[in-house]
Amino acid sequence: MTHYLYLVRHGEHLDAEHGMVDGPLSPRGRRQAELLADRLSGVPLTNVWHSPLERAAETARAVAGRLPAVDPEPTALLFDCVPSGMTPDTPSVYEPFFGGVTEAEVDAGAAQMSDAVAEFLAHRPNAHELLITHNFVIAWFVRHVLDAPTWRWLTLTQANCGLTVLAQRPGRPWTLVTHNDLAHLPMELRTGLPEAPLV
Ligand SMILES: O=C(O)[C@@H](CO)OP(=O)(O)O
Repeated sequence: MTHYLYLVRHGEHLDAEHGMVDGPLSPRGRRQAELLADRLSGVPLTNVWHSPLERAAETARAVAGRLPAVDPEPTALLFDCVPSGMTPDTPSVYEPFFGGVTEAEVDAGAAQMSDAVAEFLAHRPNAHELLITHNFVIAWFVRHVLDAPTWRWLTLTQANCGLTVLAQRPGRPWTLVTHNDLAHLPMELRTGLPEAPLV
């Protein structure tokens, strides 16, 4: 009766280095998606949801190409967003980040994530849902299930095609099963983290 959510940041995309908004996957990004699909081959996925942005949609298609039983569906709930603004207890080291973010963007992100949490954390017995989305969205889900202070999403970073798993048994709180698991990715494919991982 357990409900599982498999949260994945899209594969590396071609314009990632240049700060572009979106773009097709790089060759590394496609390989990351293939290895993710192989990693998930034993999971009885019931749904694959993805952000409408191309880097997430292409990752979903690459995964589905190796797991033909799944049919990816886009949802705006998983769009890239800034889920919260500065709060009184946010460490001041994060102030520069918020300098480039408008109040309207924060309001829209907060509303989206409120809806996303309500939708995806509603208990669905025996569901195994793969969510292919963005770094900040996954950070927000993890912060939420841990009941961590709002600003903590800023301290959670996920690699491209890293695997984060949440689970809920009926009548119990959500649990964090694993965070940013990279076991399926060789070192040269572990991208998207602030520091290159050493293990
Ligand atoms: O720019 C980033 O760091 C994140 C924010 O969520 O986006 P993406 O996962 O799409 O790279």
